[in-house]
Amino acid sequence: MSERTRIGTTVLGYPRIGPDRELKRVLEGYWSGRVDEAELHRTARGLRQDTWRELAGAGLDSIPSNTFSYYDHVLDTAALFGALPRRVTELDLSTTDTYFAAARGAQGAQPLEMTKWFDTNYHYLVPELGPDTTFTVAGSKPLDEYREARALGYETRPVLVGPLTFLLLSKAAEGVPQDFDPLQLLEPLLQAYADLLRTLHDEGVQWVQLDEPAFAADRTQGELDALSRCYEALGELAERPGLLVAGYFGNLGSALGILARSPVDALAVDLVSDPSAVDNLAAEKGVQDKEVLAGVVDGRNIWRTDVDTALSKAATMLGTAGHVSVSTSSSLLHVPYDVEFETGLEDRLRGWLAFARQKLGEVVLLGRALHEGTSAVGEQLDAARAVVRERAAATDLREPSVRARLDALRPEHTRRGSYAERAKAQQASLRLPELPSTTIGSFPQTGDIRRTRAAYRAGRIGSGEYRQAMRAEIERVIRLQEAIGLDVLVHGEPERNDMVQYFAEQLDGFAATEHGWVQSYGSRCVRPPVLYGDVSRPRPMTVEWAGFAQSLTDKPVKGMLTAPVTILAWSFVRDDQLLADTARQVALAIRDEVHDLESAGIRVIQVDEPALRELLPLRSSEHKAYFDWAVESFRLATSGISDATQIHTHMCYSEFGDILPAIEAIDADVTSIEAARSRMEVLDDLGAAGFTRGVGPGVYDIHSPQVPDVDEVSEQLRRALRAVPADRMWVNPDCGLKTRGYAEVEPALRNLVTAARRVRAERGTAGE
Ligand SMILES: Nc1nc2c(c(=O)[nH]1)N[C@@H](CNc1ccc(C(=O)N[C@@H](CCC(=O)N[C@@H](CCC(=O)N[C@@H](CCC(=O)O)C(=O)O)C(=O)O)C(=O)O)cc1)CN2
Ligand code: MET
Ligand SMILES: [Zn+2]
Repeated sequence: MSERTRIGTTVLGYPRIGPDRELKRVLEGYWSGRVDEAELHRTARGLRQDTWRELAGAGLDSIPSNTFSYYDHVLDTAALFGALPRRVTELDLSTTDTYFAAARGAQGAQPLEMTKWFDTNYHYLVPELGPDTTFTVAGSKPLDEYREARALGYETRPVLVGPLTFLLLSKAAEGVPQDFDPLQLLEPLLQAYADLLRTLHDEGVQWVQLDEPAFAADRTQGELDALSRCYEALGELAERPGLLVAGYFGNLGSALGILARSPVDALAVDLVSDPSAVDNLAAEKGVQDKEVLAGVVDGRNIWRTDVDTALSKAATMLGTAGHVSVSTSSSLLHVPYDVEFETGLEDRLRGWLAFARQKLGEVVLLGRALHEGTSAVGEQLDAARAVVRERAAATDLREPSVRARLDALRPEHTRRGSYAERAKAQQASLRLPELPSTTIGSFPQTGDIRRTRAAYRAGRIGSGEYRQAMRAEIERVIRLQEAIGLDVLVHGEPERNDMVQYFAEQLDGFAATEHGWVQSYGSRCVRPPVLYGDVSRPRPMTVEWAGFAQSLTDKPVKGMLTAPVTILAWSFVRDDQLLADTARQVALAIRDEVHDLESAGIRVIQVDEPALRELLPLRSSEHKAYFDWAVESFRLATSGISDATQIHTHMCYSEFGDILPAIEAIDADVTSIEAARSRMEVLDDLGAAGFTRGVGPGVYDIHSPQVPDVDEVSEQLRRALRAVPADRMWVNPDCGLKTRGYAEVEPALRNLVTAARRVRAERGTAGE
């Protein structure tokens, strides 16, 4: 080992939205003009300071900085290296507003595309690069935050997205030559990283962390060679801080050896998602002179760490690495701040959970146990063991009736009649026109609705008044849809805080948190529920609302549910059984609801599965096993009903390429799918994959406040009709409307219906 000081116990990153979502509030205040820029930065500074104080106070040896972000850390990286698109920089806004324009759009300039950060529910902004992109150290955020921390007395370790992950997450800007690959920019990008590293070194920075999670996914030989070139080059720099490269979210494959042999000083490995890294590193000689951060405390789930398992993983590496330190498996960005805020949780369950603050304690404890010996912290280890033992022994988490139902499942429980027969029966029952129009479920969540829900939750209004208010809203939304002329109506989802949390609050086996906010993108957060035991549905969850909506109209009202994979993807799930088994339990609960909706006279039921792509394993070798259980769980939730009951599903967040066969296999009668931004390209892919059922390509992008005009929607429809026959095609927006306002939604839906009628007329089937 070099004489460099060690990193020691640390975490790879920390939540940044604020324990009380302070950043969310100040951002939204700034965007709306209520808050000035100085206050925005003051709040941000306060949050950074609190975080450093917290991390130092917990007793970590090394504290990360530059883990704060005003919106997204990938966008920060693009801004840092001067790689924002010209359409945004040429607006000539302040640095702050240019950054937000890239994130959210401004003056007609489109924002960067947003997509999932690996298999998490966090979304990053996709940098746009081209052959003309140049990189310079245009910003100073890592340096500024380092100085800010030092002024407060904290020596920190700036964290950056690694050069390879940055390029691999970027896309070719529109209009650049077909053969352009962002990796072609590696050499100039490395120059810029080298410049930055030199500056940080001159400032006195001891360690820099470079995150390379992109190598937990399948990579080509060319990409692996680029990884090798990259860290040879950065490692060889004469004037630089210590380099820590962090790979997380799965098995790094041959990238692990490449990094082990490279001249970097330290590696962080994720031993939660990939325990095999312990043995794989042992085979790498290069590790003997490196510090290895053993990521044994889960950065993505919320269960207390099993200290014995964690310690044995870390201890096994003692013989391999120059030095072993304890860390989290990934950044803690994906977990809430503090479980102590959850006073509404049962004490026993709260005791089993560790949020970010509790995880700091676990890292420090394990670090001491590893280096000072277990007897130095014997009492604390015993306490940690007792909690894990208590959870493992809790027999009441298993529900015999659920287990018996699962044991009795047979293949016929996941099968419906043939699609052709179903289509006939459904048409006879629903009598829809060609190109039927519908929406994806939610209508705008107005301030009024949110306040009513909040008042009910806080007990300021009773259930009678609450139900009255929701019914009034449902009636308003039904009348509006009738006036607009939509064919299949929805109740609008006013009673739902979130499409997963709403169901979790009503299912046994789940607990909802009050303050467990996790950043989803920008200022938007979610509160993932905790799935801790066997899942079952004590009583109907949506039937009353759907039945009420249907009672108001002769048009079919579409019932609205969330499918099993999405419920799992957006919850913290139990880690004591296979995800496939948990999915089956959730599927049975949804199945019960589907059956009750059908019995209540609901003839169309949509079961949303937008996260089907999200849980797809990063490694293609694991895809088949995933699809098997994911598809089965959807089919289990949606079968055993009449042929005449029409099942819809909905998927959004693009990149459907990998899941096309699964979209067919789930056997929904109608699939609505995000398509507007890709100009309907997904339809050709679906056709090529042999998709033969109903499809509703989103004809306009709900993520933008722009109202699509009739010509535009008609054109999208005509384009879609080249790929899908008219008798299987539906007309709908891209996604739900809950984040939009009525000022846009009403004209947009009117135009959508007018366009559907126009295209019907062109085809000579206008007769209604
Ligand atoms: N779980 C989940 N994951 C998902 C999605 C999703 O819909 N759900 N969609 C994608 C991501 N898109 C998203 C889109 C919007 C929001 C979003 O708007 N979130 C809201 C919170 C939504 C919520 O749970 N709202 C609750 C609680 C709202 C709240 O903050 N209430 C106040 C008080 C009420 C008030 O006076 O407003 C408080 O608790 O302080 C409700 O409406 O009931 C926000 O950040 O603002 C999140 C993700 C992918 N992942
Ligand atoms: C993220 S997909 C949203 C589907 C849901 N039914 C809605 O309209 O909001
Ligand atoms: Zn959607």
